Formats: sequence, C-alpha cells, structure tokens
Amino acid sequence: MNATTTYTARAHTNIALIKYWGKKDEKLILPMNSSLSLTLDRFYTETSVMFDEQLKDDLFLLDGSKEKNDKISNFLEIVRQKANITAKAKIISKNHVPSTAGLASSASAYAALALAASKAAGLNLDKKELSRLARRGSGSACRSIYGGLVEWQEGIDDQTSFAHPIEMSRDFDIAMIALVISTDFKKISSRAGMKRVVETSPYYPAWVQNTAKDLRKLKQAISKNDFETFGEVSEENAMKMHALNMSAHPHFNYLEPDSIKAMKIVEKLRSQGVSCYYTLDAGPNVKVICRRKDIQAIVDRLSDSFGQEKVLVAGPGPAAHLI
Ligand SMILES: O=C(O)C[C@@](O)(CF)CCOP(=O)(O)OP(=O)(O)O
Repeated sequence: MNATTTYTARAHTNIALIKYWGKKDEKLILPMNSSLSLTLDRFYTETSVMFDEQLKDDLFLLDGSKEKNDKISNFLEIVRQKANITAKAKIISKNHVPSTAGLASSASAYAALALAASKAAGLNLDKKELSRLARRGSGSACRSIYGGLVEWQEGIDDQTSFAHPIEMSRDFDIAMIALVISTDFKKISSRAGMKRVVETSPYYPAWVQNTAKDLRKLKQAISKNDFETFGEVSEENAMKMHALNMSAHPHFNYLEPDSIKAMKIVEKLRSQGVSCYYTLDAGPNVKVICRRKDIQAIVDRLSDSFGQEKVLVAGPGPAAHLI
C-alpha cells in the first residue's frame, strides 16, 4: 500500500443512449442487458483518497460536508480485500455535476473513486479491471472509465461484465445539451426504480430482448455515421425505459410537465429540419442529442422557454485519469 499517499482522480459522467435498467445480480451489479453511453466533457467528479493506518473509520467528505455512507465503505472493503490491506481511508470528493436526478453523477463518482482508491491502495489495475471495480460501486460507473462512446457488455458473471470503448469515425459528430429541469434529489433512486420494474413490469422480458436489438442498430448507425438512426434508436430506447416505469407496480414516473414541454420542443425542431433527439434517465431532466452545427439553434430555443442558465452544452469527454 502506498501508505498515506493521496491519489486524486477525475472521471466524467456519462449519459446512456441504450439504457441499463435492471440487474440480474444485485450484489455483483450484473445488468440484465448491455448498454451504451457517451462520456461527457462538461460534468465530472474529482476524488482524492488516502489510506491511513491511524484512521479509526473511513472518512468521506462530499462537496465539503461529511457524509456517512455505507455504500462507500462497502466499496472500499472490495478495494482493501483486493490490495490485502486493512487501513481505513480518507476520501474527499467534489462533484462538478449538478447533483440532480438524471445527470448520472454516481457514474462519475464511482469511476473516480475506483481509480483513486485502487492507486492509493497500491493496486495498478488496467482499464478492464478498473471498469469491473467501478461497476461494483454503481453499474453505470463502469462506463466512465472510458471516454467517448462506451459499451458495457452485460457478460455472464463478475469477470465478464465490464465496459469497452466504441470506435467512432473522426467525422462522427455528436453533442449533448442537458436541460436541468429539476434540481430536486431523485424521488426514486435508479437502484430502487430498476429493481421495481424487474420485479413488477409485465413488459420487462420484452425490454431485455428489444434492447439487444436496439444496441445492434445503434452500433451499426455509429459505424455508418448515420446520425438520424443513431438519434431515433436512442430516443425510442429511452421511451421504452420510461414505459417500464409506468407499467410497474406501484407505477412511477420521472417525467415532469416541463420534461414533456422540452420533448415537444425537440420534436418541433426536428420537424423543422434540425436533427435532434432526446433521452432521459432516472429524473425529469431532458438531454438533447445533436450535432455541433445545430447546438446554437437548440440552445436558443430551449433558453427562450426555460432560461439560459438551465441549458448546459456538452461534448464527448475523456477517460478517467489521475490528476
Ligand atoms: O445510465 C444508464 O444506463 C441508465 C440510468 O442512468 C437511468 F436511466 C441508470 C443508472 O443506474 P445506476 O445509477 O448506475 O444504478 P446502480 O447500478 O444501482 O448504481
């Protein structure tokens, strides 16, 4: 172990285009289906970790305030076991992401923690091992180990479930505009939401089959630089995910009236020839998938309705790295 050496890592959040929405193993966090996301440049988490034999307990400071977090300690136990150490850790984490529903900040948080904690514990994991480790913190975090377009292959067990980067041609032009509709914390967490749909939605088996087809179509669209199909498949996959929520028991719904309003604006822009599509996660925020050339038109239109401060432009971001 690199005794009392502090390592700091930065990892960027990712937004799924083919969603992860259900686990086949809760403890190992193995997904029911493969997923595919875009790591974003604008939103990231920076996490510092130092292991210290003098510490009585793990100390976790998030955005300056002390947090009691069993999930973090359970995650650190996995790192300690891998490194064969017992020392407790001091963790300082800062989210450069509005910690709001749907900007997937657990993804950047656990990817940054996986990198910083493994290094501070004296481990030198390769990206595949880092992705497997991050997955144990939060499923979507395994994708934030890589930059750009990333696929999380579902695998069949702990060894085979990890992410890998998807090659995109240099002229594959993609941007994402996040519309922050609500800064309230999630009413139903992703973890609780996906558990409920797996257990109660009559459409769940169809979701698993359909999502494998959607993923194949999306990867084909990427390889052919077919932005329209890319956007269409992404938008429809998100809608199918939200249909699961509305068909669960008890049903639930992350969409707010302003989510629908924003979705209608995107559809109107599309009917006027602007190539743009929407996706939503475990919250009301709408993310618009578009090409760089159309960013300004979309930003102007959304700002008119929601205010410029709620419209955040992002592009493809980098892999997790030490800073
Ligand atoms: O990112 C996606 O594929 C889709 C979602 O963002 C929701 F739309 C799910 C993220 O779930 P996560 O927070 O990773 O769950 P955990 O494994 O229970 O921690």
